[in-house]
Amino acid sequence: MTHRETTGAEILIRGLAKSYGEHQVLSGIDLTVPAGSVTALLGPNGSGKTTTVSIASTLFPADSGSVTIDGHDTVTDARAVRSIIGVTGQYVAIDDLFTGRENLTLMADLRHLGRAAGRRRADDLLEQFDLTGAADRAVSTYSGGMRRRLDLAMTLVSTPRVIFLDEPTTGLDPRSRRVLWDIITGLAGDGVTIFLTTQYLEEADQLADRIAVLDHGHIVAEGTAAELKKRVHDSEVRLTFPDDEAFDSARRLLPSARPIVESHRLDIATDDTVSTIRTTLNLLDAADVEVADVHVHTPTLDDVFFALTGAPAEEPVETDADTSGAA
Ligand SMILES: Nc1ncnc2c1ncn2[C@@H]1O[C@H](COP(=O)(O)OP(=O)(O)OP(=O)(O)O)[C@@H](O)[C@H]1O
Repeated sequence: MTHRETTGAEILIRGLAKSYGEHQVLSGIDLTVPAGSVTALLGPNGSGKTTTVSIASTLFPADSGSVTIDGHDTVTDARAVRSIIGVTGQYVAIDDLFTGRENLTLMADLRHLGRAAGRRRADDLLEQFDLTGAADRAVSTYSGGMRRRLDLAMTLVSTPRVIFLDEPTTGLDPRSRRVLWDIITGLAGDGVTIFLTTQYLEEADQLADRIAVLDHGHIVAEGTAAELKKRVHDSEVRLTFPDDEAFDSARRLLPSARPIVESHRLDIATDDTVSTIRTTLNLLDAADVEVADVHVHTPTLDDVFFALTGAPAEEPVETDADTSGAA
């Protein structure tokens, strides 16, 4: 992959509100996306993610509040903002009847790269995004994963300092998702600011330095994945016992553990799992209490979402069977 160093720009979102008729979609959002960071806006379907990205990328104005990128207001200084951002996720720029290469060179023309430089850039991007084999096929024959990659490549024909990725992998199979994750991680390494929306907890966890959780138009939590996980509970050492007798003895020896009676399990909250396992097993061993299984549970972002919103995050259905093996 060829990488180019970029100076990322900061995004400041202040008091952002937007309604459609009676329906308030955003209720005054504040969010700072540091320059050069990967920040994820995590939320279920309909929580307002696309609305936030659309306003921040100058597509339409908010009812109140503001977004500034590198100090430029997205309404009063939209032209300056557009010159430093790239937006992907809506395939707006892709023409299905053209090949991947033609789409890229058209974009290069649009960006005034010049004929030779434009072709070189297209070749580089096709290679970087593993599309060289499919470069001269009409985009209408591409799989979902290939289209997502081309979409992102189109954004990179110029050198944006901020990239918006609206649900970059929704509907993709796990393999295509991983390919895109690798690409996004590579871009982040180049210094560009990445603001992505996702409904996949795992995706936010994998990619983002910072995560903001959006629920019904409010940011309900913000921080690193580790910070958010800390807000739920400590890790737990979970001990399972083979029968009633062992379970009852263990409960007497470990009165502060949380019993899950139906599965003969005791959960012990701890911030030091190793020493908890050691001392607990020694204690049980000394009392001749048999243990069937020991398991460490670290809080997941799913736990965080549940703790913050009182509801599980909806997991989207896999829809795209990627046929990019032909690429
Ligand atoms: N142009 C519009 N007119 C009316 N309502 C709209 C419009 N655009 C979005 N909405 C509504 O606003 C809410 C938030 O939509 P938005 O697309 O921002 O959510 P999202 O978090 O991106 O969800 P998804 O993951 O489904 O795309 C939804 O209830 C949606 O139906």
